[in-house]
Amino acid sequence: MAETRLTKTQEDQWITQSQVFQIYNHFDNLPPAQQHLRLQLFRDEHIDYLTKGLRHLAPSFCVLDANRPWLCYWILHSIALLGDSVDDELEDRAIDFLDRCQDKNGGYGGGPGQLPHLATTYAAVNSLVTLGGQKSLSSINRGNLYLFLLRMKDKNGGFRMHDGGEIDVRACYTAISVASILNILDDELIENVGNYILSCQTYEGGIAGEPGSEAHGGYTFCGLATMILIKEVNRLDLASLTDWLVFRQGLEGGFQGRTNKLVDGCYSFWQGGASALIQRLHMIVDEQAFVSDEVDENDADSSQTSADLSEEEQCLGGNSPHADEHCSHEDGAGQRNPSDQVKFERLGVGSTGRRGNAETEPLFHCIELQRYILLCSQVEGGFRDKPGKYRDHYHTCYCLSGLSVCQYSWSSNVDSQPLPAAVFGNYSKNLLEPVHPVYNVVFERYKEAREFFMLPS
Ligand SMILES: CC(C)=CCC/C(C)=C/CC/C(C)=C/COP(=O)(O)OP(=O)(O)O
Ligand SMILES: [Zn+2]
Repeated sequence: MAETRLTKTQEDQWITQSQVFQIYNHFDNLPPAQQHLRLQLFRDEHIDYLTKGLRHLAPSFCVLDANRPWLCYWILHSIALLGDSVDDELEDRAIDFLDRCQDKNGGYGGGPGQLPHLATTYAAVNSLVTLGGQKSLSSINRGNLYLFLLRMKDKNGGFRMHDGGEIDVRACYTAISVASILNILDDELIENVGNYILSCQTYEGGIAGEPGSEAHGGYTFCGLATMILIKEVNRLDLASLTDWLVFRQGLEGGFQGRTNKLVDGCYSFWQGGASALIQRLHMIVDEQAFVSDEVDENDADSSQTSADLSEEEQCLGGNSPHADEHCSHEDGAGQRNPSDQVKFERLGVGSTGRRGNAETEPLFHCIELQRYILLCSQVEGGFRDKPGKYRDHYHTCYCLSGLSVCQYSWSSNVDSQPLPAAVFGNYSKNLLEPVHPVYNVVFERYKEAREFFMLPS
């Protein structure tokens, strides 16, 4: 009889599941008092690990590494999620360092004098938004940044990561996200981005990094958030996207990034955050299903889809070119009017935090994910991908971001306190700050930036 051999991935999956279930069994057999302790967020230890990480970069941030703005973002955002902040001196150093990464022609490089890059530009802008305040926010040269974004724009609609660099969904997201949060997003930047993202949605339902590649959680978050920001989200096949997303949560409670791969703590945000966005778009998914049923029945052409959507829904999701007819508020000089923004309040992330009609029920098992994050990813100071791996700042940032998404997933207002049942473990010790799920910055810091850059409220 032929021998059945496991592939390397199947073998690794088996090992991971054994380790995870051993942790869960061990936990289940602990006395309640110890369970209680084990379920806590090791808040002080995390702050210590994060602050030491930033201090290690300071005073001169002079290590030779193209990742430094990312390290700043992962660390500062994690500290903000934990409801804390760095001292004035460290804050000043971080702002000065990021300023030195700013290119004279716009955008941020990985270090002073390095080539400006969209990923480090996103990391630098989100770091400065997270720090907040006059000095930090006004250090961003928005005029030059806009010119940098235009230079990165390709004629196919997508963006290049850097001069002569690769075009992918990450580049689209980082460009559109910074343009949006800095209030410099216009029609020229948006043109054809939606077509590019659409060409990356795969037969599985998720979104790939580029056309023809495999659907992946990181790119799915980037593609979905981009489509929301450019008001074209209802052009995606949201039903199959939802289907793909929810099946990425493993028996372990954590998410995998793609089909048949291993769970990993960082997907708590990439997949969990994308699910939170979809949850607030539920109304559009229903509308799409309704419209496509009708289209099937009537054998009508696809233009009926946008025509059938109510004006409000087109404003929410956008559906170019019709979105412009119904919802655009150009001032005649081609400038977008402040009221031409996505109606975030309908996504559950409005400036007031009101959710409008969005559904309240999360699409995935939020408690199971919190259990994975707290018991399998959390170490005493920092978070890791999975048991057996080392902690790092990237996983710390995205495990905490995912944890926050889970805790607020049942809340009817983004900035209202979650119900105790939504927070796994010790409520007062574990509760994090809420994030704006489109940009992944703490909601309060987003609101401050929005006011500072005079976005509509
Ligand atoms: C904002 C921004 C820059 C977002 C980046 C999004 C992101 C995390 C993309 C993931 C890239 C990718 C294909 C990882 C696969 O790694 P792997 O093969 O090691 O992991 P896997 O087995 O889990 O797929
Ligand atoms: Zn990871």
